[in-house]
Order: sequence, then C-alpha cells, then structure tokens
Amino acid sequence: MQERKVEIAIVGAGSAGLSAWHAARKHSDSVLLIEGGAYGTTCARVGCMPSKLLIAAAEAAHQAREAGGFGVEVGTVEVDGRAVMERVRRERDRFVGGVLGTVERLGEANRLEGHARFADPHTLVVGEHTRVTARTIVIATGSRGTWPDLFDAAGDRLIVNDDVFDWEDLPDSVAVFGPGVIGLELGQALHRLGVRLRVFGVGGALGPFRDETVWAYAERTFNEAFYVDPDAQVEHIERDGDAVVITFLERDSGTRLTERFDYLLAATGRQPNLDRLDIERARLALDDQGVPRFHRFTLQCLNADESPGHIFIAGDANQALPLLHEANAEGRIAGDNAGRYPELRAGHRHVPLAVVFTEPQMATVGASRAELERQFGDDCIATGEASFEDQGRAVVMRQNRGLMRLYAEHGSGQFLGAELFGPRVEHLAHLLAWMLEQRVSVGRLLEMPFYHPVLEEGLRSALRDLNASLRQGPAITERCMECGPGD
Ligand SMILES: Cc1cc2nc3c(=O)[nH]c(=O)nc-3n(C[C@H](O)[C@H](O)[C@H](O)COP(=O)(O)OP(=O)(O)OC[C@H]3O[C@@H](n4cnc5c(N)ncnc54)[C@H](O)[C@@H]3O)c2cc1C
Ligand SMILES: NC(=O)c1ccc[n+]([C@@H]2O[C@H](COP(=O)([O-])OP(=O)(O)OC[C@H]3O[C@@H](n4cnc5c(N)ncnc54)[C@H](O)[C@@H]3O)[C@@H](O)[C@H]2O)c1
Repeated sequence: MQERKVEIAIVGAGSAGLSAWHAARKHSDSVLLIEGGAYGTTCARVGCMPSKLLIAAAEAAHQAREAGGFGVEVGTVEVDGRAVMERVRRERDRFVGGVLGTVERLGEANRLEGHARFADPHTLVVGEHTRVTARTIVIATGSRGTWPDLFDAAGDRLIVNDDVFDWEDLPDSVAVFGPGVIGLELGQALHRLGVRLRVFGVGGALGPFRDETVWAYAERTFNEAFYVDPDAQVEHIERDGDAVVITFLERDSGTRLTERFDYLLAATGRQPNLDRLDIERARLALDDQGVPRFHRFTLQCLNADESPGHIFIAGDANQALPLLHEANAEGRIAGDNAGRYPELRAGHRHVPLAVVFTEPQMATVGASRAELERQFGDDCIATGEASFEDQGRAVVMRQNRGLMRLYAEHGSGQFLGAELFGPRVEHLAHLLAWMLEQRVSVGRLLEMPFYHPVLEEGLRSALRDLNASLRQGPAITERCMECGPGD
C-alpha cells in the first residue's frame, strides 16, 4: 500500500468536488482529488444535460404536432428513436468531454483513482492501493437513485436515469415510478416521443409543488396528456419474459388493470453516497439518516463530540439542496474553508431556486407558503396569483396553460417566495430569485419596467394581485384596460 500525505483531500470529482479543488488550490499546492467512478460528473453524464437533450427532442416532436394549431401543416410526425438517442448520446459525450478536459488539466499528480473510505478521521484508504493522510478533507461523493425492494422483481428491466441515456433506441413502453422531478421530466419527454407511459406515485407528491392550488392545476394538466397517479395503488410487479408486468388500480375508476411494460423506471428519490465510505470511522456527528451534521454557511462537519471538525461536505452528499448550482456553490465554500482551516469564512448561500423542465415548466423560489407560515406566523403571509390561460403572450404562443402563486409578508410587503407552473417560467423564476436576493418589496417590483407583449406581464398581474392582498394597492378589477392585452 502506498502512502501519500497531502494538505487537502477531496473525495469525488463531480461538480462539487471540482469546484472544491479549484477553491482549495488558492490556498495550497497539495490538493488531491480522488474519484472512484467515471470522471465526467453526474450533471454531464447522467443528469442535467442528457435529460435536457431528451426533453429538447421531445419538445421538437410536440411543436411539430402542435403546428396545425397555427395553420401550419407538417404532415404526420414520425420520431426516429435511434436518431433521437444518437443525438442525446453524442451531445452528452461532448458535455462529458468538456469536463474530462478540465479534469485532465488538473494534472495527474493532483488526482487519484479509486474508491475512498475512511480509515480514521485524517486517513482515507483509496482502492486498496493508497493510504492518503490529509490535514483537511472534503466529502463530495454525490448521490445515487434509490428504490423500494418491491421493484427488484423487474430484474434487469428495472432501470434508473443513468440507463436511459445509454439507450440506442426508444422502447415502446415505460412505467415510471415517482412523479418527482426526474420522473416528470423524463416521463413527459418519453410520452412526447411516442413511448406508452404510466406514472405511479405515492402519497400525492407531484414535482416540487407544495401549494395545493398549483399542485391541483399541474396534476390536472399533466393528466390531460398522459397518465399520472400521484397516489397510486400498485398491487403487484413481476417479470415475465422481456416485460415487466404491473397490476394496479386505475386512478379514477378503481378498476384493477394488469399491463406489460418494457421497463420500470425508478425515479423514487436519491440517497447520498455515504454508505460505502466507512463514515463512522471519520468520527463525525451524524443525523438520523446517517448524514454528517454540518454548518450551512461553512460546510464544516461537526465531530462526534460536537466540536467543529476538519472535514467538510458539499453537493448531493449532504442532501440539503441536491441541485447543480448548489453543488458548485457548496464545493467552492467547502474547498475554500478546507484550505484556510482552522480559520473559516461563511460563504454566501443563495435563496432557494429550482426549475423543472417539463412543459409547462415548474419552478419554486424561496420557501413554500407552509414554511413561510411557520417562520412568520399564520396570518402574516399574503398570496397573489395569476393564470396564464388568458395571458397575452402565452395565448400568442398557444402555451396558455399555467398558474403562479406568489407570497409576501404583510406589513413590510417584502416578496418571499413563489410556485410557478407555466410557459418558460425558468425566466420568471430567475427574476423573482434575483429580487428575493435583494429583499425587494412587491411595491418596488411593480415599479420595474415591463415590456409588451411578454410573459413578464403575467408576472405583473400576479404581483398586483399580491399587492392587493397586502392592502398596499388596488385589486385588479378590469384586466387589460390599463396595460393592454399583455396581462
Ligand atoms: C436525471 C437528473 C437530472 C438532473 N437535472 C438537473 C437540472 O436540470 N438542474 C439541476 O440543478 N440539477 C439537476 N440534477 C441534479 C444535479 O445533477 C446534482 O445535484 C449534481 O450533479 C450533484 O453534484 P455532486 O458533485 O454533488 O455529485 P456528482 O457529480 O455525482 O459527483 C460525485 C462523485 O463522487 C464519486 N464518488 C462517490 N463515492 C466515492 C468514493 N467513496 N470515493 C471516490 N469517489 C466517490 C462519484 O463517482 C462521482 O463522480 C439532476 C440529477 C439527475 C439525476
Ligand atoms: N430540473 C432539475 O433541477 C432536476 C431534474 C432532475 C433531478 N433533480 C434533482 O434530483 C433530485 C432527485 O430527483 P427525484 O425525482 O429522484 O426525487 P424527488 O424527490 O423529486 O421525487 C421522488 C418522487 O418519488 C415518489 N416516490 C417515492 N417512493 C415511491 C414509490 N415507492 N413509488 C412511487 N413513487 C415513489 C415521491 O413521492 C416523489 O414524488 C431532485 O430532488 C432534484 O434535486 C433536479
């Protein structure tokens, strides 16, 4: 076994680990990046990027089918599954290639390949070939898909997102379990590409929505296009030949149905990659899920005796906000602090922002209304809403489905959060997140310029409604009279 002594060891060369490496290097030349799997990051290989590539193909098919609504006839739309998947893999490989170039440029001496696990709080054993002793350590090991044992009956027809992006062709049918973020993004894309689909959930959850009104609108909208049962009664799963056979009660009728699918796609959540790390040997304080307790602004873990430690945790591994921009930000903070330890700096944490690339898109900004009520008190939160159904630009584009609900604090009028379901709300969500970062009041937001005709005019309607709920402005009595048909 080789021995290596370094200042800072980073476990995991994903988005968080790479950010951590660059931040740590500003403090020391002795920074080692350890990777146990394939280089290239979850985001580029099996996450954000290939999923958006599949969605882009699905959108093209959908737009072509919808063209008739504009009086444009394109004839029968045919999806060439092989060509779709070939482009997904090709562009995915290009994104991965970009990351591999970055990894290459780190220099061979600064990388080590092999699965790392703790031998003691300062020592990692890597792939049975190297013992690495480090002054500080960053855990950036990411997460992986998880599913209940029941699904194992599907054998090798049980797949997760990773498998989808290696397909050479599209299958005929898929049963998606989990109408969360991954399940809805991939499910809707597969449906639009002509794959027969059913989506089964538990407990009623749908995407990221917590606001019941937005949830109900979204649930109705998705179900108009494909079958989604957020609280499904699935009775049996078995493998039969090349098929997965699922017996379930149909959502509205309660009829018992048995259907065959090519695959069961498990999109039932992700678990942090901490279980194969011998984390107990790091002697850290763990929460009841086995995740190290850490400080949100420094990413520093607590030792078992509650003293602040020399180990930091960033990205999906800490399960706090499993999103790419958070993994990058946390990696930077953790790497910086691992470098400057024991003197630490609090990093800047962004307001919560999440976007789901379905159509209509789903987005959340700030805390949910329930969380805000807990923080501020039941009667301190005002709500404003606007529909996209007769919003000018959305009608023009024939994408006039959706609803947004915005929250603000009574008295101060400060904008606090939103749940958005509608066309291209990724952009509205950014505007709102940027405003939330600046702690802007609803009144001040309404003083901003709004062009015409744009989707932002719909946001203005929601802000006006919110301002009226705050009793800081008049209710909208006659829409369109003042602002034209954009609202
Ligand atoms: C299908 C899908 C779509 C997504 N889409 C989006 C999106 O649109 N927008 C968004 O913001 N987020 C999205 N995400 C989430 C985003 O991809 C993750 O939050 C982000 O990639 C996490 O980065 P990370 O560095 O924490 O983990 P990773 O990139 O997974 O890196 C962890 C690394 O650690 C390595 N590792 C693990 N254990 C060990 C060990 N013991 N020793 C050595 N190495 C180890 C792994 O091999 C891996 O390379 C998506 C995720 C999925 C699955
Ligand atoms: N656009 C994006 O930003 C994006 C896209 C994909 C993934 N991600 C990240 O990846 C994370 C993981 O995504 P995810 O979709 O796996 O998790 P998720 O938590 O969003 O959804 C999991 C869903 O599975 C359901 N579920 C749990 N057990 C089930 C069972 N036995 N049967 C049926 N349904 C079950 C849950 O109720 C939930 O609706 C997300 O939280 C997000 O942070 C982000």
